[in-house]
Amino acid sequence: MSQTRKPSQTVAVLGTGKIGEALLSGMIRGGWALADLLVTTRRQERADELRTRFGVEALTNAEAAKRADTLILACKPQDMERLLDELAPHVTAERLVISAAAGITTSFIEERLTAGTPVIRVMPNTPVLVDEGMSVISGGSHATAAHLTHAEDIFGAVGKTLRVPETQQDACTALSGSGPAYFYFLVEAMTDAGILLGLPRDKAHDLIVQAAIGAAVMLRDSGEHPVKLRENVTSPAGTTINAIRELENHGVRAALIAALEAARDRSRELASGNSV
Ligand SMILES: NC(=O)C1=CN([C@@H]2O[C@H](COP(=O)(O)OP(=O)(O)OC[C@H]3O[C@@H](n4cnc5c(N)ncnc54)[C@H](O)[C@@H]3O)[C@@H](O)[C@H]2O)C=CC1
Ligand SMILES: O=C(O)[C@@H]1CCC=N1
Repeated sequence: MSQTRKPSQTVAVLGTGKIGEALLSGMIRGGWALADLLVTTRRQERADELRTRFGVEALTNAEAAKRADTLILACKPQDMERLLDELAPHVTAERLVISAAAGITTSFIEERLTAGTPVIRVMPNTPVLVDEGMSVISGGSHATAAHLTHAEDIFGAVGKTLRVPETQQDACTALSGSGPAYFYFLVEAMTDAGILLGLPRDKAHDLIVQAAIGAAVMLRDSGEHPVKLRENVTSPAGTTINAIRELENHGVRAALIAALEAARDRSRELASGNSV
């Protein structure tokens, strides 16, 4: 995690908002030299903020495209067409273009850049901020094994990576890119339940967060199936089964399946330019 990369591997984050900044901070923690990192922003105040916070150089999209070997596109899908229009005259096929935008396909990007430009699609998630991210990676038509390895090197600095065929990216976006939001939503709802049961909010929050952390570590480290782990909590004629019955009565499992299907469908829509 601590080696400094060669200066020839300059990486620019274009559209440095929440996910771009999370990735940038992780790369700095992972030992990337500041001299090898560039950012672009739409607003001058944001550029100043990033310069002050990270000591990183902020410049225009055109300048970044001319200087960086790898361009990470981290703007919203709805802004991608405009960003690609700005970049197109300056991006040669020697560059590697990595898009982190939901829904946007590698072919959408390839069609708008110099023929033969290697493009990789990545779906990270916000736990990259704490080096526990999951970044799902797919190569476009001109991406080589070396390009994919380079993308894994970048995103591997902030968590795990997984290669999938691009046809699975919309599903991975629903599960993994959006995934942290579902857990935050559950924590919020369960904390409200704690209030209903008479606990102070801060105690309810701490109890639920620690239950989430403990459950997550057991899921990752125990090697047990989630059903087995849940059965271990569920004593005969005990408390947990009463809660589980209510979850089933309220269709929580079906709601989750429908929710993730809706997220997958929205990812597909974004690819077709439906921005509203
Ligand atoms: N927030 C998340 O959890 C995740 C987001 N993503 C993807 O990352 C992308 C960004 O999402 P967020 O960081 O949440 O959004 P954001 O709105 O925080 O960041 C996007 C940034 O791009 C800038 N921008 C737009 N057009 C630009 C241009 N032409 N030149 C320079 N900067 C430009 C905006 O000013 C903004 O700061 C989206 O495509 C999203 O699908 C992917 C995985 C997870
Ligand atoms: O909500 C979104 O569109 C982005 C993509 C995955 C997570 N956040």
